[in-house]
Amino acid sequence: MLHSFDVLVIGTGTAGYTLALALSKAGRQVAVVDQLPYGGTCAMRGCQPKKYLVAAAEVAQLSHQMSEIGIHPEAKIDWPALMRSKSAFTDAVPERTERSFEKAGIHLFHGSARFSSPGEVVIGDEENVQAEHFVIATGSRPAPLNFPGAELMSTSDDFLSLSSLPRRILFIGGGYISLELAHVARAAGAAVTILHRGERILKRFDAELTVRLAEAAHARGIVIVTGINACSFERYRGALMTYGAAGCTESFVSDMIVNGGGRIADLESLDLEAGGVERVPRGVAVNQYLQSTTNPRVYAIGDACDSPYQLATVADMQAEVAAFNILHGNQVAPDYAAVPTVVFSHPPLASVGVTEEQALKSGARFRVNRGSMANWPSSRRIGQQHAYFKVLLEAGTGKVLGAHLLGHGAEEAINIFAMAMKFGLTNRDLKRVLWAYPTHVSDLKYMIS
Ligand SMILES: Cc1cc2nc3c(=O)[nH]c(=O)nc-3n(C[C@H](O)[C@H](O)[C@H](O)COP(=O)(O)OP(=O)(O)OC[C@H]3O[C@@H](n4cnc5c(N)ncnc54)[C@H](O)[C@@H]3O)c2cc1C
Ligand SMILES: NC(=O)c1ccc[n+]([C@@H]2O[C@H](COP(=O)([O-])OP(=O)(O)OC[C@H]3O[C@@H](n4cnc5c(N)ncnc54)[C@H](O)[C@@H]3O)[C@@H](O)[C@H]2O)c1
Repeated sequence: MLHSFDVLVIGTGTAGYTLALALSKAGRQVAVVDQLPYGGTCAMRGCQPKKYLVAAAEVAQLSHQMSEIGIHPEAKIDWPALMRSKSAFTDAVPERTERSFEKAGIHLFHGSARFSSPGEVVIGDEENVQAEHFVIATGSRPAPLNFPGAELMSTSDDFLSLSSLPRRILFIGGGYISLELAHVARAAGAAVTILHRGERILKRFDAELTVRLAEAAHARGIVIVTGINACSFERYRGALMTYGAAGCTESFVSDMIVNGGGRIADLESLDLEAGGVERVPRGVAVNQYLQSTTNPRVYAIGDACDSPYQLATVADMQAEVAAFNILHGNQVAPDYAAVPTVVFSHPPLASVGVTEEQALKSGARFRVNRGSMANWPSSRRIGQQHAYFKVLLEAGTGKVLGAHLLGHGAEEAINIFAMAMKFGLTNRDLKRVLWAYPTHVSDLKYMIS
């Protein structure tokens, strides 16, 4: 059957959802399609379910670290009960998402979409959709690791739906996914190892703070092995064996191996060639307005496009930008200057703006305020031994160039620094605010003097 709309949005995750609703609100005839139950990664298999588990792990971790200051006994995670509670949330997402679309008058398709020509998309075998614009919002998937036994690996999706927790879990890659899920698994009682090929974990974050996070993880019993390039897997006497290091000689035994080695744009099923849509290694090639460089009818947003970040916040911003450009002609571009990001480990690591290394390379004139927060009341009252900050202030103006926080509350306090950067606030502006006291945010005034 042939359909015609103003816009067809492929993907109903953070990016597709925001864009479809914005266009429909502006009076456009919009259709959406997804090959999975509606809702996308963040709500169903990423940020939200992960944060459910992180919140529980945090309680277990806090009770452990506060055992010397009056908390007893140690809280334990009931994994099946926690997963039931998490699933009650995620299971409701598809229906809720569909209802929002229907209420907005958006047409719903289910199935896998692919281009049949630059102006037409086929859904499944029967639906042909023509539209003035197509928006690719198909997200990302784990980057496949191409070596023997790679099929034995699990993904973050598998971890987030485990009905029981394996005794030993090995994570490949020292990025966001491994660090976050490793802390959850450890708090729930698993023996956890992370194999990372680089010399230090979380390469986008401040080097000094990642070392301190690794120390905190080590103190929790998480083993992090760096300089190891995982290169093959096999089953051995009921366990999984991973080999790494030069010549693939060093072995690691586990019950589950999770691929935390990065994610790539999910574009394989789209037949981009038929659509005349160019792609580059990071995703759909787009101009500054998020429009395809080769097919002007097509925009790409979220993890599917050539974006410097794969974050829900950025997907959301790109959706707003692309919606505006579709409605009013190409005028606005995404602003990547102050993107806050958090690794939800214990303690969390949060960052916005440039690192010290990047600031030095750029030739910027700046000073660095840094120090341990382990002795500050906010850390002492919860037995937090690993807490550190680093704030980069522009010389002369006192504008925030970057902020890097490790410690309880860092995931909230970082937003204040993001706001300061976005609106060009100086350390003097921030000092003039009366922050409710004592809070993690009120600690900020000691970081910007
Ligand atoms: C474990 C995990 C934890 C994360 N935690 C955070 C976090 O705490 N904070 C944060 O900011 N970000 C986090 N992220 C990243 C965040 O989830 C993504 O950046 C965000 O979900 C991207 O949204 P999107 O709309 O681009 O893609 P998605 O949400 O992935 O949506 C894409 C949709 O397109 C559909 N699709 C794909 N191909 C087709 C096709 N051919 N036809 C029809 N439909 C198709 C898919 O089924 C999917 O539903 C996390 C990611 C993971 C994996
Ligand atoms: N809190 C959050 O915002 C959050 C949480 C989870 C995921 N995410 C998003 O999802 C993306 C993907 O997450 P991720 O953790 O999979 O990737 P990542 O890019 O954060 O880290 C992957 C790491 O694995 C290493 N690696 C790759 N292959 C390896 C191998 N064979 N052996 C050893 N190490 C190997 C890489 O060098 C890299 O440093 C992130 O970039 C992030 O944008 C965000």
